[in-house]
Amino acid sequence: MPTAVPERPAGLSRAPSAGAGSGKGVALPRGVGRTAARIAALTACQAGLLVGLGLLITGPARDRWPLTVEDHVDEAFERGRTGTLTTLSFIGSEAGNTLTVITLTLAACLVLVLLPRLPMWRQAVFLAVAVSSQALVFLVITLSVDRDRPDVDRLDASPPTSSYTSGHTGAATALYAGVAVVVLSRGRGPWRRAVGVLLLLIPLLVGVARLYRGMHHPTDVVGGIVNGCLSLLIVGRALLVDKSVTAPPPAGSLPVADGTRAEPHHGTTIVIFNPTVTDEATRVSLRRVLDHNGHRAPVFVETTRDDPGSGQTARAIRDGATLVVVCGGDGTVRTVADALAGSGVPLAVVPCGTGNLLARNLGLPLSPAEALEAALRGTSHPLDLGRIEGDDLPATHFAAMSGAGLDAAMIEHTDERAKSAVGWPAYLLAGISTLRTPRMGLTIRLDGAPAVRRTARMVLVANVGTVQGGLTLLPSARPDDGRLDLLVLDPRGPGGWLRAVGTLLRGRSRAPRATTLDTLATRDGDRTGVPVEFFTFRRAELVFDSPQSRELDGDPVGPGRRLTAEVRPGALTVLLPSREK
Ligand SMILES: Nc1ncnc2c1ncn2[C@@H]1O[C@H](COP(=O)(O)OP(=O)(O)OP(=O)(O)O)[C@@H](O)[C@H]1O
Repeated sequence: MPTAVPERPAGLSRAPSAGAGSGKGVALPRGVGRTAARIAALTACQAGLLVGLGLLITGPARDRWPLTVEDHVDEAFERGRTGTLTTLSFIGSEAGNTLTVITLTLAACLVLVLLPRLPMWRQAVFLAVAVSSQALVFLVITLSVDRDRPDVDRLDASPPTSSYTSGHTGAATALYAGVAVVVLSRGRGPWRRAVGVLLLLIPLLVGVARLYRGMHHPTDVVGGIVNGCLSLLIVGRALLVDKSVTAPPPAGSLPVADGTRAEPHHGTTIVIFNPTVTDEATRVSLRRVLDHNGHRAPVFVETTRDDPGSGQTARAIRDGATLVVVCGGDGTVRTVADALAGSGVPLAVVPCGTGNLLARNLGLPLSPAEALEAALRGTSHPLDLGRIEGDDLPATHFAAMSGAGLDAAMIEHTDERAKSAVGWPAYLLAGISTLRTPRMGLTIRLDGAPAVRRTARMVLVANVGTVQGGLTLLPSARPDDGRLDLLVLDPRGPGGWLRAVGTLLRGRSRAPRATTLDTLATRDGDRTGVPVEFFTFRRAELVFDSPQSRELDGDPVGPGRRLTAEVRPGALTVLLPSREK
């Protein structure tokens, strides 16, 4: 079908603007700096978590089980000592000694980089950074937590560091489990599983050796293992898994599936991009993907601070766009989706923002060029949108999640420069400072049911359920089920938080059922002490006792006392990767 859009419509620019990308002077390139900043931010959270656990162990939880029986474990090891076991424990302990770990890490990195058939720079950097980061966290812990060594005869000289955590075990976990990760992910032969398992056993043996030698309590060893594992997870995700944080691919390396050019696309493709999060290199790579897929003359349009997407989209629809591509974060996707709602014009989502929740939930690749390639080679699907309004909040749509309380306060407090520098961990850092957001009282009315009362630290109305790190907050949320979901989070005290985290970590398969209209009445007894509740509905009215921070798809919208959300089934047509690919 010939295009109805003029060659160069008013307000639409064909060439990327000179100012594009300069919206935020502080934005770092999506390369090494951003990856390093992300690792640093998550490592700071790791240190905070482990110090918190240490303070808990040496403070309020000191007289609680299982800490009260820890000494028995050390005493049992002391009673069971023999000459041979002592020699073996010495070898085990030496495997996690600082000098051994430094020497072996250097050797492993040299092997990975120098062996002619191997060169694996990424893996070498992964290993070196993981081992260093766990050492750094260990240092922070030992400076912040003061725990005495076990009261048994100790077989090694006691270093001046705190008993919590076991440095030997942490270092051994980062090194040997790190090498196991490399072997299991990159090794080829039948030996790789056996070698991987043997390597994974070493940190456990180091931990047991430290217990045997009377140097640590069991929780110190567990802390060491957790420290090493978290370093591997953070550094591994940033360097080995999450390719979205690396620099844009060089020309010629774009993911054009079979190298052949697709048939020309008939119609007009409008690319609406947020210049503060979509840099020039990304736009060039997107242009190339579009060209390869037959979209010969895409029109690139910038969002602005005053019009972050809906005006440009409305104009594109009026001008006869046959495909809208949105490049930005959830905020930009939301404003574009709001204008597209009910139009039937298909949307390709290109994640260029910080959270990119919708893209993550739709299973799109997180690299912009790969996401566009997958969408263009995929098929269109009708997805639901949430229509939402409130006091001082005119009716609009959201595509992923909206809410009030803790999560909205976190978004309000997230520093824009931190978002540019470290990506989504910036939300985590802000989240720590908002954990003490006061509990709210609210009235919830779902569909036609009678209103129910709740207290909560946070309420989330969601079209999709998964957030960063693969954590599923709303297990029954589906973007195409014609319903929305509600999460009410109300943990009380450390125990309540632990239960809440436990419930949320259970994931989709073992999560409690969401309350529906039918079960609402039977469940509405005294809900005090229930840390997490799930509801599913078509229309919800939430009225807060006092004004609450509110957010729509990750953008703060100012405090208010009311939110009314309604599902609009199938209102947005989205190009999604084909299943078989
Ligand atoms: N040209 C522009 N100049 C300044 N700000 C802009 C411009 N265009 C859009 N914005 C603003 O940028 C903000 C963030 O946009 P976006 O949602 O695309 O990225 P993000 O916040 O990093 O992503 P996410 O929501 O996924 O974390 C929005 O508040 C929007 O109003």
